[in-house]
Amino acid sequence: MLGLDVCEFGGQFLELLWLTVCYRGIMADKEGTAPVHEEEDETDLNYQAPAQKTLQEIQELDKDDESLNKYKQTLLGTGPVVLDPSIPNVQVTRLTLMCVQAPGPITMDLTGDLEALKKQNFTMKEGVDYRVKIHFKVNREIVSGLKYVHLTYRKGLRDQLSLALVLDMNLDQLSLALVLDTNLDQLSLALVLDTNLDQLSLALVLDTNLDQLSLALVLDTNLDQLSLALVLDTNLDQLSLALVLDTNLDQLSLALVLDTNLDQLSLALVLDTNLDQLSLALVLDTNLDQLSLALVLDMNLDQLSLALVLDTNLLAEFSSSLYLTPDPVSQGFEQAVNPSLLDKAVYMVGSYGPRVEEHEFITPVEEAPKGLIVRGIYHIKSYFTDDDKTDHLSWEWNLQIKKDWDSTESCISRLGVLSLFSASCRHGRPYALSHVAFNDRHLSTSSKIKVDLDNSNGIAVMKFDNPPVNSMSLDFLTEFSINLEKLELDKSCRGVILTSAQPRIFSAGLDIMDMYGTSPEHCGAFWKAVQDMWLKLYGYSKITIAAINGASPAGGCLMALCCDYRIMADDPRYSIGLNETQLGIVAPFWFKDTLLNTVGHRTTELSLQMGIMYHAHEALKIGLVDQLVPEGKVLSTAVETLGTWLAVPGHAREISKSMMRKPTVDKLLANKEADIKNFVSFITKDSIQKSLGMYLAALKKKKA
Ligand SMILES: CCCCC/C=C\C/C=C\CC/C=C/CC(=O)SCCNC(=O)CCNC(=O)[C@H](O)C(C)(C)COP(=O)(O)OP(=O)(O)OC[C@H]1O[C@@H](n2cnc3c(N)ncnc32)[C@H](O)[C@@H]1OP(=O)(O)O
Repeated sequence: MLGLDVCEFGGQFLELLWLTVCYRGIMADKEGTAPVHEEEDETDLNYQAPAQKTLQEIQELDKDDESLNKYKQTLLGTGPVVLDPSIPNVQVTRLTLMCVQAPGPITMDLTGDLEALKKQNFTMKEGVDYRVKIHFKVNREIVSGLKYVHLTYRKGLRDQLSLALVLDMNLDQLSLALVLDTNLDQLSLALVLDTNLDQLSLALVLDTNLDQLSLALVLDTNLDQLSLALVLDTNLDQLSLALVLDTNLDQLSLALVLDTNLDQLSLALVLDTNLDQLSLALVLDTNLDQLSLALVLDMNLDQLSLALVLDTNLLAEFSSSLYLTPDPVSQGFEQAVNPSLLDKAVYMVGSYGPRVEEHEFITPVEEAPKGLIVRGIYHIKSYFTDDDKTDHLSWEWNLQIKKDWDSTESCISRLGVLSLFSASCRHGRPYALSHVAFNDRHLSTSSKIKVDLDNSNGIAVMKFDNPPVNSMSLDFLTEFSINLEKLELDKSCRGVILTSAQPRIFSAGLDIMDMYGTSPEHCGAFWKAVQDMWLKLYGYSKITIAAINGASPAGGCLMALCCDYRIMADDPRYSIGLNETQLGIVAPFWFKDTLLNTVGHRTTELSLQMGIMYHAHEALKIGLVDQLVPEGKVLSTAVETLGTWLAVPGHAREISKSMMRKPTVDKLLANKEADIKNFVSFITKDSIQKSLGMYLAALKKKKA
């Protein structure tokens, strides 16, 4: 592809690696605010950064080497894209929490009011897998050693709440000791009651942590002897206990009600003895957001009454100064000032050159914490920094771990941003079509596309089911892109097969009705959806195979061409090709490039000018498809083939794919808006509308 033989390529690749090492030392711009002083965990190896070079100096190196220059362009961009020095070199634009199971978008806009973000809670369901994606722009100079740092604090968490109450009375003796100790990992309660009005003793020990709940209750009275001991141990999936004890040797009553499930622990204890009156009531209620304790004690041997009510919101925001200090990242701050720093994550983002489009960085998959104790609000401080500790952006936000997601509506309205899918579109270009972004909560219930992911082999089959001819309408395209995005984020999915649920037709291409007689606004939104579908599919990181089980004109052919491999039904009735000129319209440059990259220049020239639809055998001959099989075997062959592709080391295959396709993808990315304008002005022309009308009439006539 680069016109290099293997050795030459290898040599240049090494050279580039060397260059990249040198670039690490290149000065990041100094326009950020105060430098970020993180704790340096890394051992200082006395590393001396190489002499710094500017982007221009690097571009000057071996500038006569055309191949190297092309490669440098891919790595470093073409040069400064923003000259205005008042605009930062690095601009972080948004952070997305990518989670396949999320019902809606979890995106924060970092170009707006960062103060407002501090007050916003982004909800995540406990236990889900997620990744963090950051979009950022590099405007002028190469920036090296970018890092994303993520400090997580338990919001408003008190490390410990301890209460000890000891009461001692010697009017015929009453002693009470209550010890309550709770932190987020543990709740312990010990209650000892002792009265020797002819002896009553009660000991209650309650101990609960995430995995275990233990309760011991010992009751002893020797007014004609009653003893009760209760020990209970449960692993917190649900426990209910009620104990009522009644002895009428001068009256003793005890009622104990204990109820706990994952969300709630309630304990009520009522004790009543009328040996000259002793009453005790203890109510303990904790759902880990809240701990309430009420103790009422009443004695009338010369009168003692005690009431204790304790109510503490374990997760309340106690004081913002606890974690919002003027210099939140000073060395040692986290440990010294805020004992509730839970986690510090540092992600190496890497070195980037300037370019028009945003760069994106995605962290590895993490699992959200799970369980009763960990639910709650976490305060997160994010820093986008680099080797020089330049603070490109720092911001704060809150992540609320809940038992379940917020409802879709609240998710949308609270965040007020488009969709996870728009923000996490591989190439950083948002989809326009928020109106259907949430339709598809479950992959398999999508209305126009059925998705079946086989967890045993990681192969997802996407079946187009949009009768009569699987035309790609605005809704279809949006649904398609969303499904594709979800599968790309789903780590259990390793490859995707595209096929049709409709007989004899893979796809009739773009829905002509979306382009005929519709408003310019609609045409613009439609074309954007076509672009996004193409960007997603052509640049897809996972393996894609088209199982073409029917006719596949124009947009249908384009979709198949975007895949890594094409298997077509060996049936003379089926044909495939970019036939746009037959409709009086013109395939745009990126349709052309996709075909060109597959079948070569001459065949593309013929094919596009003539709008040729190739029968299966011809398609195989020109390399438009890779394999023909009987129709009944198209899908099974695709599954088998995907298996052989999966045997190739994934990262190497993925990088190779990107190396082949990225320049083509970048071309559209750099011209996306212009391409939409071009399309709208072209398609709304009277002459073009007339052609489309005639073509539609011919389709109907053929049918008649
Ligand atoms: C210098 C300036 C450059 C500027 C460039 C800028 C931008 C580029 C500009 C424009 C590019 C636009 C790109 C478009 C790509 C496309 O995909 S256009 C769509 C092309 N598709 C076709 O040509 C396929 C047409 N259909 C068929 O050939 C047949 O229908 C079929 C698929 C082979 C199936 O045949 P079958 O006999 O089974 O079914 P019918 O023909 O009876 O069809 C049933 C029904 O469906 C309707 N229909 C068919 N195809 C489409 C479609 N693509 N869109 C909408 N509707 C479709 C058909 O009309 C029938 O309808 P009914 O009569 O109402 O039942």
